[in-house]
Amino acid sequence: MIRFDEVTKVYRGNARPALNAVDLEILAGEFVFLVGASGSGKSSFLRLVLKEERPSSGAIHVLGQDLGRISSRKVPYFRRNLGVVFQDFRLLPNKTVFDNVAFSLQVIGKSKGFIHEAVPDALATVGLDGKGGRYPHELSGGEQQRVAIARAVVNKPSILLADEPTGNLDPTTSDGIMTLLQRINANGTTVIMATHDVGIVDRLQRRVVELVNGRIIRDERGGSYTQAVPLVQQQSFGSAEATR
Ligand SMILES: Nc1ncnc2c1ncn2[C@@H]1O[C@H](COP(=O)(O)OP(=O)(O)OP(=O)(O)O)[C@@H](O)[C@H]1O
Repeated sequence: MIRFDEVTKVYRGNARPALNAVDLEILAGEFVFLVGASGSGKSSFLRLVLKEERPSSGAIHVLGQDLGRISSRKVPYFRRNLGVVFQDFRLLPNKTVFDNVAFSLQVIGKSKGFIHEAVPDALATVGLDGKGGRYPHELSGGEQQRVAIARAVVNKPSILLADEPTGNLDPTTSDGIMTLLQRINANGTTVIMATHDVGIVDRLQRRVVELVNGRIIRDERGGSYTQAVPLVQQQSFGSAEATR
């Protein structure tokens, strides 16, 4: 579903790689937490999956396609398979809830008939039926994130990328968002979520990929935010731990 082979990403003007020789395979239907200190490379990883950035070296395959071989013209078609959710919701303030969700379908040329069936379905999935006529400023933060999730999944993507989706929300509201993301995952969508939320990662016990300075230092199924590692390993990861 997603494969990184020896992927290194070095941004211009930044000598230290944001990702360093990353090898990772994520299978269809998985729920993966990407954890690590600020600047460890989580967002870079997600941007590379979306082909918003190009790797400096290495190869990336997503849904069976080598991203290095997708022409710029075909990138928008490729992205239709992916939904994205951000910490700051990124809703269009002057559009209603319905129109925010509909917009992503309009830009890919879906018919009015399709949109009028799919949008209410997506709003019901996220628990917002009846709120299609509201504007983003008339919603709580949790509700705004639900709109963003409805927008991300309305076209039934195979993969949902979430970059700190609970970062602006209180713990109770975050729990509701996590229940929703787990439901979306249970329905077959692969979910990759970058997060700093220790409580959520510890509670869900899903696959955890931990980055330190652009390198994967842990890939654990059923993992917690931090791993109780043997003392010898703790010493070798000492500098990384200090940055957390
Ligand atoms: N567009 C860019 N140009 C130059 N350097 C960048 C760019 N984007 C990210 N970086 C650098 O790459 C490294 C990894 O950043 P990235 O945003 O991927 O980390 P992160 O783990 O998502 O951090 P956070 O948790 O704060 O969002 C950092 O050193 C950052 O400064």
